[in-house]
Amino acid sequence: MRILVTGRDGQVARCLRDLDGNGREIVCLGRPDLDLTDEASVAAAIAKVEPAIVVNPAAYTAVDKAESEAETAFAVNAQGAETVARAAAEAGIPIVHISTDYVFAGDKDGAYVETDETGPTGVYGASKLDGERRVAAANPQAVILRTAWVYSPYGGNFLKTMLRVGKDRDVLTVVADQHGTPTYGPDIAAGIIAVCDRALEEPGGAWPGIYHMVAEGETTWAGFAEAIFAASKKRGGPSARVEPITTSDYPTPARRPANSRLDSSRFQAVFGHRLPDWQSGVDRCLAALDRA
Ligand SMILES: NC(=O)C1=CN([C@@H]2O[C@H](COP(=O)(O)OP(=O)(O)OC[C@H]3O[C@@H](n4cnc5c(N)ncnc54)[C@H](OP(=O)(O)O)[C@@H]3O)[C@@H](O)[C@H]2O)C=CC1
Ligand SMILES: Cc1cn([C@H]2C[C@H](O)[C@@H](COP(=O)(O)OP(=O)(O)O[C@H]3O[C@@H](C)C(=O)[C@@H](O)[C@H]3O)O2)c(=O)[nH]c1=O
Repeated sequence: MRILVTGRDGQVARCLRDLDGNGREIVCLGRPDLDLTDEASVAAAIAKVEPAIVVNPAAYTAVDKAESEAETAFAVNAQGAETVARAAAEAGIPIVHISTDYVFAGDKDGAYVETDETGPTGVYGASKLDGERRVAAANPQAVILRTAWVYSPYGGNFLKTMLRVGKDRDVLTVVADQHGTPTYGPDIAAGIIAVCDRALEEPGGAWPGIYHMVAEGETTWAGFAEAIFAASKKRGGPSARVEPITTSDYPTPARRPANSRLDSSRFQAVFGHRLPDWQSGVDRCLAALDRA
């Protein structure tokens, strides 16, 4: 099974690349070989690699910067995602597209299910929502996986920011009124592979659609930070005290949803796969960083 992955050096792409082998060939391409904003490069990449399926984690992910760079965010996350989905459709192959909890407004009481109304609070979320719609319209064999709060040993993410800042400071202020689920990159990669396996085993099956796919459990950014420092302290790494604050104490250009908890039941039922709890990911990520 050959899988073409976009955005070669992104967190999720790198976690997928780690799963290359065992009868599975994972080809990750980034710019300039595959640029979402360049239709010809997308078509050429698919023609050259001849994949059985395409995974599209490439995206414009700078949440705050997107507020002042809406055109670029939409060019990549909306039009670019559509370009990949259409090129896959023209090659007769499925696409697994990665989306986000930030498509929701965050005013629901419980965890969001796939049929809940969307309502992004910022440009990034709006561009990803537009991308979801375009991908579904362009390719009848599309799976859209909404995940959240991604961290991994790779690239930039909240866990790595906490460890970096925690080296120099005894106390860190972190928002405690935004709720969600930190999800470890390698667990996302394993979930994506479960979807690829199913899509290729059962062409024409009832698997296309939107799914929520996050780790088990939930917390806040402050809770996530506390868990990071507790686990880091045990390993002799940086540790800071986390002082919980409110969103209004931490002004940012983009407004984030207060509740972006996602219910993964549908994903679990259809694909027979469940992601581990978010705390176990923190330990595994720190262990991986220690090994690096
Ligand atoms: N990070 C998170 O917390 C979350 C992410 N998601 C979604 O998951 C997916 C993966 O996220 P993550 O791995 O963290 O993302 P990263 O930001 O780590 O990686 C995104 C990659 O996309 C590439 N890219 C950007 N523009 C283009 C383009 N025009 N053509 C080709 N590649 C491009 C970037 O390349 P370059 O470095 O050159 O710009 C980068 O390598 C994304 O779709 C994101 O929206 C969902 C929920 C949470
Ligand atoms: C660094 C830092 C952040 N924060 C707050 C700001 C914000 O409300 C929250 C998260 O901050 P970040 O900017 O690191 O995370 P953010 O970029 O909002 O993360 C999002 O990225 C995109 C790509 C997604 O799709 C989302 O699922 C989500 O993971 O924590 C603090 O309170 N204290 C701090 O020291």
